[in-house]
Amino acid sequence: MTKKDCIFAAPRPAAPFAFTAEVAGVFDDMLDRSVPLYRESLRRQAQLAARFYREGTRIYDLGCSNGNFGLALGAEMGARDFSMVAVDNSAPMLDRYRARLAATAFGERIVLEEGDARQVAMANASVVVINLTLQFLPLEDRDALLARVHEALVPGGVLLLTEKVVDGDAALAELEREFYYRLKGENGYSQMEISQKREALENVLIPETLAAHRARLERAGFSAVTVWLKWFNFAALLARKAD
Ligand SMILES: C[S@@+](CC[C@H](N)C(=O)[O-])C[C@H]1O[C@@H](n2cnc3c(N)ncnc32)[C@H](O)[C@@H]1O
Ligand SMILES: O=C(O)C(=O)C[C@]1(C(=O)O)C=C[C@@H](O)C=C1
Repeated sequence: MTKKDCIFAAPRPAAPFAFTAEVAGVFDDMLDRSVPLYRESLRRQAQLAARFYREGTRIYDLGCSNGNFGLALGAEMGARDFSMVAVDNSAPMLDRYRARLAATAFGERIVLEEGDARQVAMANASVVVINLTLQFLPLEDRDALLARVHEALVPGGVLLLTEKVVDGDAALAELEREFYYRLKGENGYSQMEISQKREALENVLIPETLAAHRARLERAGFSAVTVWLKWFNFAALLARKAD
């Protein structure tokens, strides 16, 4: 049974949002109610990862949290062998991932690494997943990470990048925010929860425009980029390294 996210339901002292044990304890409910099409996105990313995975290579999941992508991938891969490195700098998240993995038949295929995605060593990758994580890294660190991702990918390998985004047009950005907060309200969050979460995420979650993401992917060396899913201010991209 997933514990309900009530973290911001009562007035609390302003503090930067962090992936603490408290957040890890309600994470699935938080994402199911805060990220549009979260489960659809995970399911299709697992299918895409299975489609592009090459035997003898690795998959990297940067900012893996409690393993929702890893478990979806394991189910999708079935009896197929694979090797994945799942990285996160939140110990409480990895504790949960480890416990969930122990109950699966593919636990040996996923190595959990507690560390900073900006420093993780990567090589011989056919798939790299960065699902709602780049947005939490300082802007000045994002180019270097994506350049290392491109370098680590084998020819034809793919990066699956999902981000909260902001429209370059101020009026459209406002419209997207309006619909996003409408979604949160429909999912049971109060105006207090919505506004306290927004304040906590200020300068912690730094969204960019799709144009900025595309330009960075091009600088990193990716020539083929598609937006395969978009919902107002959330977008999922697939970037493929040339053969
Ligand atoms: C919104 S969650 C990602 C959701 C997750 N990828 C999924 O598919 O459900 C962001 C995650 O990134 C992690 N994170 C943030 N900054 C990080 C960093 N510098 N290095 C590694 N993990 C980081 C957080 O601990 C958190 O688990
Ligand atoms: O932007 C918000 O209000 C969100 O709750 C989004 C978001 C995210 O995109 O990662 C922020 C923090 C949590 O990880 C859950 C969802």
